[in-house]
Amino acid sequence: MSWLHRELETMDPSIFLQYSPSPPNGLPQESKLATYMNRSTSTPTRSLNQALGKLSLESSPTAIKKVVITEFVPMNYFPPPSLLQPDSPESSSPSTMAAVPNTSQVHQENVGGTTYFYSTNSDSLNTSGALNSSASIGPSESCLSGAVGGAASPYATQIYSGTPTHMGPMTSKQGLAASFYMPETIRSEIYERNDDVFLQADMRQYPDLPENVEMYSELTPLESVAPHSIATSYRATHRQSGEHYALRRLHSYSTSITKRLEMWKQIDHPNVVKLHDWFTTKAFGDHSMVLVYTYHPACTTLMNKYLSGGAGNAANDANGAFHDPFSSDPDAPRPYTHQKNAMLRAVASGALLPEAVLWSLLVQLTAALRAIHTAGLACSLDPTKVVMNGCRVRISWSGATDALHANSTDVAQAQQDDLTALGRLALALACRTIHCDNLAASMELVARTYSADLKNLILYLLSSSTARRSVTDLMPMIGARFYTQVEALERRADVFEDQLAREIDNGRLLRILIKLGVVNERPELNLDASWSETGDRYMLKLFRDYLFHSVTADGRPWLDQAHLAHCLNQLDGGTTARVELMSRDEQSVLVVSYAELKHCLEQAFEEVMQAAAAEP
Ligand SMILES: Nc1ncnc2c1ncn2[C@@H]1O[C@H](COP(=O)(O)OP(=O)(O)OP(=O)(O)O)[C@@H](O)[C@H]1O
Repeated sequence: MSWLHRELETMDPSIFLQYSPSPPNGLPQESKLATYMNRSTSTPTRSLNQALGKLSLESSPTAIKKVVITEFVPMNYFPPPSLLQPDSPESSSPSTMAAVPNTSQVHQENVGGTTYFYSTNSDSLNTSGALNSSASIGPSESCLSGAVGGAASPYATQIYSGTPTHMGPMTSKQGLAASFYMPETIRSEIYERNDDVFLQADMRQYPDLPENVEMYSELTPLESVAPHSIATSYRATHRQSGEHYALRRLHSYSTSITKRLEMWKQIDHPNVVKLHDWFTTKAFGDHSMVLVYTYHPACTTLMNKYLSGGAGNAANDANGAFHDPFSSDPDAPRPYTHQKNAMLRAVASGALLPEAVLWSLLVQLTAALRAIHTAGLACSLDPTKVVMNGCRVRISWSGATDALHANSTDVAQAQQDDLTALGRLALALACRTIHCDNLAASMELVARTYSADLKNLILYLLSSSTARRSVTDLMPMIGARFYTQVEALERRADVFEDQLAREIDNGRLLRILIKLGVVNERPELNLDASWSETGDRYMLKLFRDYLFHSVTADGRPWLDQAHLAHCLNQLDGGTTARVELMSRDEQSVLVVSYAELKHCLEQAFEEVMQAAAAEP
């Protein structure tokens, strides 16, 4: 037996006895329901049993403590362009709503002094919906899914599936967090990036910084500016688009030879920071060249994250980097014993990177090198010029070396140097220090800690044989670890996709809440002081009460966010499920479908929008 029938069986039988087949032409005029019911133009033609046969009552919040959350069936709705608000492109107004004739049919009955009003026009909504939709199917037919009684609905591809019934009402924060909100890890990663653009350097330290440089403003240094540096990095905002960019200024320098920069502009790779543009400027008081790159918030260099300070001290900082007693003077000569002891201490303190992390970094870096070398370029790989956010590695300031040494570099040799630099970087990461001058000791550590494949890869990259090495030769050495990387990325993509799907639905609920907020309790519209209290809006007011102001039998607020989300979803979907809306004097109950509520909301919101757009 269906849930509906079980529900009906448990209903007070008197509801059937007191049914009067006559039209509800005697609505109590003092009730604001009358203003809504006056929309009805025809008398009921169907029996109550017929009507109840279609009825799917939601339990009244005043009568229940527990909500049965049902899966709901999407209707055959198509959004009419006229009802889509420009600010809510994903608004899911059913097209049927626009075409629905005002033919509400109302049954009325009195149960224990409370008058129940049933509008029975949802069938006509459905029927016309199906007809209208088939007339307007067009291209969206291709995405039909979620067939209802044989009729597939593209709307089903949009509708939020809601909280599964087996989960029941959720009131604990933990359950809610797991079900509605993003996992903390993803949230904090995204927040960290969002926060990054609000971080401001103390601009009093940079009194000479120009306000505007070409189309860019709000320049914020990304590093402390050394007095004689030849290059400086900034975050800047594009004045027209408002987008953030990373600028690399090459001091007192300009070149007219930009062929390689053009080639760098063509490189669009997930592991290379994209070069967008370059220009020369006198805004800094000299003749500087500025290269414009994509800004990746909350970046840190590989040097800072894993290598700064070397492995001299077992104490890690927040990034997992070591503090080396020699770090205040990076050029201080390190005795052999220091290097070896530092590495051994790193092993002993468990500070060495897991091999999987090393391979992940190497796979990404080789992917970047492959793209760069294939394009006939080289990048002068350096741990201070590789940036990381999350688990993504990118080669930064690509092309800056080419701008500095315009066309003078031998590309073939530079590519060989890149491979050697990759070997040195891999060794440094494996030993957690850039001071790996003692190759034998460093390789001994690698051999002892990591797989033979990693050791062989580093040896290949560092080999000084005359044979020309190529980044494509690294692929067999990486071997099946490549699949591990791909699988990890796919898993990560799945998690993000899942979250994205939820956030899309959160966005829909926000939009519908905004619409309700705009309509409910509006003091007046078009000089009508009772606008929000009458007509369609009165239903919305009762719905708002039902949603947010329900109380338990003993008068306590009744709160269940799963139920709230469920009802808002039903409203957004405009489903045929019905809801009992009780007037504030508790004398009347209006039984209405979400489709009708949605129609009311769209109409009312449209009215407000039109009033807002009207010329004074
Ligand atoms: N595209 C980018 N988006 C955001 N931040 C970046 C980008 N590229 C680099 N960074 C960050 O900018 C900061 C400064 O980088 P930069 O290479 O200028 O540092 P540096 O070690 O001082 O080098 P140099 O002395 O050559 O200027 C680093 O923390 C780096 O993480």
